[in-house]
Amino acid sequence: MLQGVIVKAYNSYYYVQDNHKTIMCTLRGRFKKERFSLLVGDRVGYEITNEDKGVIEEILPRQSMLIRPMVANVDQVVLAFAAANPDINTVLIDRFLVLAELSNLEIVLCINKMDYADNQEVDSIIALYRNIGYTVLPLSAKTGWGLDALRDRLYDKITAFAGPSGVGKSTLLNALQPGLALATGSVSEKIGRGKHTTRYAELLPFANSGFVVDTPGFSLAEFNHLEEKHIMHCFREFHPLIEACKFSSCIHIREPQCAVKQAVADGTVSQQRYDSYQEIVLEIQANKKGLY
Ligand SMILES: Nc1nc2c(ncn2[C@@H]2O[C@H](COP(=O)(O)OP(=O)(O)OP(=O)(O)O)[C@@H](O)[C@H]2O)c(=O)[nH]1
Ligand SMILES: [Zn+2]
Repeated sequence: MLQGVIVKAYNSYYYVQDNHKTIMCTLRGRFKKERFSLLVGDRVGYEITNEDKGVIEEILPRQSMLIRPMVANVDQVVLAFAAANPDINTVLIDRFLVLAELSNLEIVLCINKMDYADNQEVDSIIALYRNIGYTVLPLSAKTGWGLDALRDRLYDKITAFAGPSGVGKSTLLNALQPGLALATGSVSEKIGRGKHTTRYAELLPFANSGFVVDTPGFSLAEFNHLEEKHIMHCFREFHPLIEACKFSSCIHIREPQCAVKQAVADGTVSQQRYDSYQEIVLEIQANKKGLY
């Protein structure tokens, strides 16, 4: 049996990418009866029926699942920000990081527009996230500086791309592979977002190996469904401290003898990171009380 990856689902057809060709496939009836929801990113076994159509006969086990958008087998999330224009903002970085951490995937932080950056603030922000343990790739889509490191990270992986508007995601994808950004549509799409357009996630074949997926649903208004007690786990540097708080229910805001707040006072946890944490938790609490 042949094997491939579903790159697009449309009108009950599944487009299966196998090496450099895409085969339009239908799904064997028994899967429909099981109500198995096949996702973009799923690896499948298929047979060719006639000239260029196929039938999916087997669905291989899923390694991971991204919820928004629904994509199977994503390996990593690339979060893109800009060193300037729009100004770099740790609160925004942390909000995206929380959403990415919830997905349990590898995370790569890209700081684009480094050709602008001639200030220590950007350097200290890069150092801050590297110290926490994140992979941070400073680069410039415009000059090409630092792009090879990102290209290497994308090789042979399924990568979800996310980041605020205007940081240069389209420019970056275009610099990596001309034409890719156009295909992503909503990454650069200034219209349609928020309108009643139905968009399905689609995997875009990247260079010789790997796929990129746009994440239009990866939005910052998405903390509402979260519990405040989950947020601390999205701040990696809190992990070794959580056990040391006096109260096991400590959420590190108002409780006494809190190891996280102590670490902030000692300077081992960054005040900026703690401020982001507090902002998100307070927002969730206010939301529960109907204040938002
Ligand atoms: N100086 C500089 N400008 C850049 C760089 N990358 C992108 N830009 C510029 O930043 C602006 C925004 O770039 P886009 O690629 O449209 O940004 P985006 O993240 O796709 O934005 P949305 O479509 O709103 O999500 C454009 O004017 C780009 O020319 C860079 O590395 N350096
Ligand atoms: Zn605490």
